[in-house]
Amino acid sequence: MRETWSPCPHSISVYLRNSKTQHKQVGIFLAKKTELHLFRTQESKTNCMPLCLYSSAASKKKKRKMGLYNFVPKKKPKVSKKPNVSLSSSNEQVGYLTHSTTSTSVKLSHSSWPNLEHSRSLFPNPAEGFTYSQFQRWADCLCLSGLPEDKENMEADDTLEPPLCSCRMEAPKNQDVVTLAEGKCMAVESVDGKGTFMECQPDGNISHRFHRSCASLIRGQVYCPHCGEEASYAKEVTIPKPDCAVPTAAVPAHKRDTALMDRAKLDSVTAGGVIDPAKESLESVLNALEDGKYKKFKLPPKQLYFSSKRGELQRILHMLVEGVDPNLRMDSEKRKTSLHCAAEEGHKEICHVLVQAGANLDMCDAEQRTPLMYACENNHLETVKYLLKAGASTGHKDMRGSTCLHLAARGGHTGVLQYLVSMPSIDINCKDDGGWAPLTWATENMNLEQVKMLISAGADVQIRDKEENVCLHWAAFSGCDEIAQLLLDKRSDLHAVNIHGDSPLHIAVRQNQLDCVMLFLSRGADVNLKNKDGETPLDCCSINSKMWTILNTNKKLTDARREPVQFRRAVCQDVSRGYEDVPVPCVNGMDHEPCPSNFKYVPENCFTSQVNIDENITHLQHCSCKDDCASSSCICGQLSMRCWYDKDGRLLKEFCRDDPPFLFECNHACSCWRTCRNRVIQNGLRVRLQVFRTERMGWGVRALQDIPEGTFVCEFAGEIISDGEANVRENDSYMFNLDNKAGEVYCIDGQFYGNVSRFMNHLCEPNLFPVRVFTKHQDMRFPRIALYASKAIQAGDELGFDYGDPYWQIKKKYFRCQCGSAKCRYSETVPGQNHADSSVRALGDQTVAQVEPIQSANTAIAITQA
Ligand SMILES: C[S@@+](CC[C@H](N)C(=O)[O-])C[C@H]1O[C@@H](n2cnc3c(N)ncnc32)[C@H](O)[C@@H]1O
Repeated sequence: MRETWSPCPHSISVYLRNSKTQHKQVGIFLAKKTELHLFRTQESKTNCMPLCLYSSAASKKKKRKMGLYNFVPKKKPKVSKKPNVSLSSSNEQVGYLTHSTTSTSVKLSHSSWPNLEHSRSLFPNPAEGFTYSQFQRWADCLCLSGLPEDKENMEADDTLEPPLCSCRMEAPKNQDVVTLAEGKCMAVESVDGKGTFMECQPDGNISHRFHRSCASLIRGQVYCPHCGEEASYAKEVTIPKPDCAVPTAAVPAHKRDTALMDRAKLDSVTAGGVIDPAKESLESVLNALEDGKYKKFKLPPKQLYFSSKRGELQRILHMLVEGVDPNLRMDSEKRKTSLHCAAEEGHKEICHVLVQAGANLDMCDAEQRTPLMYACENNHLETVKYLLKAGASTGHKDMRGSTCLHLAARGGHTGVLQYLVSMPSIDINCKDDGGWAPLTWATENMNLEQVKMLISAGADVQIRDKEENVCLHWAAFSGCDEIAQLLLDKRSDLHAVNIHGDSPLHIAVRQNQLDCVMLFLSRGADVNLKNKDGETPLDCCSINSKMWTILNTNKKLTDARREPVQFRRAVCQDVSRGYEDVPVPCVNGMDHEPCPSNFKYVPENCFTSQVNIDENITHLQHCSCKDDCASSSCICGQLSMRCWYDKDGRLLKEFCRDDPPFLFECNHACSCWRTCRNRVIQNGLRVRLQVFRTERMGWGVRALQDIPEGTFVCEFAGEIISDGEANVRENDSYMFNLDNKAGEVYCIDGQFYGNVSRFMNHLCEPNLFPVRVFTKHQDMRFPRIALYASKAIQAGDELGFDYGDPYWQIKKKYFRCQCGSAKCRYSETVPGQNHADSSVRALGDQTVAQVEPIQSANTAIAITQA
């Protein structure tokens, strides 16, 4: 079979071996071919390129990886005679290399074989019509990816091999370069490498040059570091020494103009503090470029990737100047680009050069990872800083749903994590596909420092994974009582249960984490809590074990103390039945009342009768922001739909809370993106809330996390009904008036259809205030009612708003306010009415309804007017 090959840009040794082992070694290109044609296709009419060929027993000792600079342990060389190879050439321009034992023949075209002894001919000459892809094939097959190592046979061979270096295309500039190359000789056959070299001649036609000091020395014998041949008789050759860094060709004007190495750009970036690259090496190349000259290297485009891996800045610069695409993907490397690779290795300067050359900062590889993610995962803080300053996005998720933050937390890279959390755009509570937030990873990894940092940056301690575990479950699992203590101090729910009904105590007991168990018990963990299999924590350990004794003693003590109903019981995992992005659990530590089930949870307003809403898109006020409403080109402010949100989605301080204006969020008629800043309530519930049994007001809602002032907490959603319908409904306890100055009046009733807000009580010192907001339509009859934090709220605080004076003017005849505030305005009952027992029973809305059904609509809650 005839194959087309293009030459290797490096000095390539093709080893023909006479053992099974050695066959494998060259298997990459010999296995499938009985003949290896080392010439170009006839059709292309181009010349074949010469190779330096070795075969024979001498080669069989060369067991090495072929990757550049990749050495294998040295083995004793079996210094051989000349290869048992016959090279025949004829006028038909075909040569055969035949190995006597293997019968492997290599057919060589040599129409342009003329100068094997001269190493220049080993380099492709673009003038002869080589293309990069041809070039690249050799590089891929032989030089870059390397031949597989035959370990088994290596071990069988007890001979010593001289260390072999992998040749570089360019000759070294000076001794420094040799030193830099970790002692490996970089002198090769190329005549580009001038200076004083030793020259071995393993074959009459071939010579390798190497520095005298780089020769391999084994048991007093000198070997060529390139081919491993004995080199006692190597000749010294001296070739006039050029300055390799001095360019030899003029940079074409178009390349100079567009090249990344724009001096001014580099200087400005450096001066701007974005990066402090290895300026000297950059500048030497830049100077050369500015002088209008540069040295032409013809390297396969994929070399950009490998050079990025090895940090070969100069080579990269040259390649980019040559026009190599900085966004070239490596199919064999998970479709990574050079920028991925440089970021993974932490080569900040190379990242910079690639970015300047147009590398896409947010390009995703086959695993959907960006370069920034690799830098984070590999703990390259400086590279992370650079990429972020250069504009890399932090929001990407990989195939497992992990963000940069997850990767940093997962890897335990505290410095990177700290830097990331300081970024304003970071979503600290973002979950991966397992529902794990960065805090979950840090907890499971028992990284106290990271946990502290994440919590102080606003991480939600109550965040749940896919199995509904909170971080406390993971602290219990890993047995880190310090983290568990911290989480509890931050009001993590000790009785949170996962989908199996397991509390953190169940987990700690099962994992035999004694310290955590003691901590949980000291904080009042319920030893009687049963999971879905009916197991209490006591059932999760072996009877009479130390753990069992501790739990059993605790059980006896608490059982003796406890009032029958004085425990907090998780009565529902999520009252929203998954309709909200975050679950809304329901607990009852007061009585035996089960989770309310007399209503249907709806995350948004709904209708139960025909209502025509004006949803005409052409009637919508909209913005024409070119970019994002957070950008400087935002013109929302010029319209009545001015954006009132800050960059964190919180209401601006100047937003009037006493008499709030209508709020218009961006909509589908706007020109901005769906992700723009002026969209908050349309994104739904984001804050962790819990429905709980209050002491005196029936059910209530509390925050499970700290909530900063101005944060959107939740919408008052329910069934939109007309004023007429409201008047005939018996129970008015869940009604919110949508008073409308012009036209029909409607109200939202949460009694039959409602969301979490239907459980929110009146507080005389409210921490929420309602605002009328328009999103999808702007029909003034149907604003959405959004509840925002009127002050900073702490995790555990009950949430409530002011039902308004009109409400209490009516209701105070029937029950008094139980908000418990020192500033309560409605705690006085009307004389003559007996409401001593109003505490719990009065919350039964039937009571109110039975007393005064007709007045119900009048008492609907409304937005308090100033
Ligand atoms: C919107 S619901 C709130 C949820 C209600 N607590 C429940 O158990 O379903 C309004 C009702 O809660 C009770 N309520 C709310 N705030 C109250 C307060 N400050 N004092 C007494 N009762 C209150 C009243 O019965 C009122 O009609």
